[in-house]
Amino acid sequence: MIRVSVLGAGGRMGTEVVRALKDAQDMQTALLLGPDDDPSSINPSNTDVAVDFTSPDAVLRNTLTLIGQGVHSVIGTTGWTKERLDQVRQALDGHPGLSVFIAPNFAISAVLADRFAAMAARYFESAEVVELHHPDKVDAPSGTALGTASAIAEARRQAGMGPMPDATQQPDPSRGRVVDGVHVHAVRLRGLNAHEEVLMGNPGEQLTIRADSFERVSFMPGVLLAVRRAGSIPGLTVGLDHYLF
Ligand SMILES: NC(=O)C1=CN([C@@H]2O[C@H](COP(=O)(O)OP(=O)(O)OC[C@H]3O[C@@H](n4cnc5c(N)ncnc54)[C@H](OP(=O)(O)O)[C@@H]3O)[C@@H](O)[C@H]2O)C=CC1
Ligand SMILES: O=C(O)C1=N[C@H](C(=O)O)C[C@H](O)C1
Repeated sequence: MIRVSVLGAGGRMGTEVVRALKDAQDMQTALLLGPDDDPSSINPSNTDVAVDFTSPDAVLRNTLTLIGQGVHSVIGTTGWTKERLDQVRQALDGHPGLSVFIAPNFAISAVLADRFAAMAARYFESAEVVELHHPDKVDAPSGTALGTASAIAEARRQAGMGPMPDATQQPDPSRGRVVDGVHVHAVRLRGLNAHEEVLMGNPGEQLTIRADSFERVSFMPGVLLAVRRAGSIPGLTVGLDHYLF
């Protein structure tokens, strides 16, 4: 049995993870932590893998603590920057065999949409990303959209493409956040869960790639897969695609 502790166990995702763990034949729930609990209570004597769905403010500290404790992490929490990822890599240096796995999105629809967007990017002059979420989400744009924009930008760079056409004269917030040259727009609307649209255009044609996660159960197969694979790739791994393709 894989002993799994959950940080953020009382939250929207944490609750769903606890439910999924109960249904998984090969896993058992270990510690369930909220914001007032000490993450260093998690250690190899009680936990094989810790799952983090907390908040962008808390996740780096949690992750560094768990590395210090020698416990594998599976992380869905957003808020990662290059600098924060570098801190995790550095901390892992002293812990060979330990793994930290971060996925901006655990839903297969979103992972595939990302992959399709990266494949298509080189064939279109223009590309923009629109992410749409429930209004209780604390960060914007979504971690998924930031990743999609970076993947599109990287594909365009590799294809030797320049900037996208845009005659807007002054930078304006109405054009969204520019991530690596790609405009990203965030919608917050009651009734939504997690959705993303990638719009790509050429003269006379458009491609739309859309992923809709209607319920949080959509993230669970990805979370359980990452828990089962914990430790299989030592060090820091970002993205469920590493386990899927
Ligand atoms: N990768 C993916 O597929 C997905 C990622 N996410 C991401 O997961 C994160 C959580 O989302 P969601 O569940 O909707 O958010 P919620 O606010 O519903 O849940 C977060 C929970 O974590 C608790 N918490 C905050 N700080 C700590 C801490 N230091 N230790 C333990 N618990 C803590 C919060 O408690 P309190 O409310 O009392 O502060 C809350 O119960 C977000 O970053 C979101 O973007 C969401 C969906 C899918
Ligand atoms: O907060 C959410 O709900 C989600 N957060 C993640 C993100 O920011 O990309 C994943 C998914 O979009 C749901």
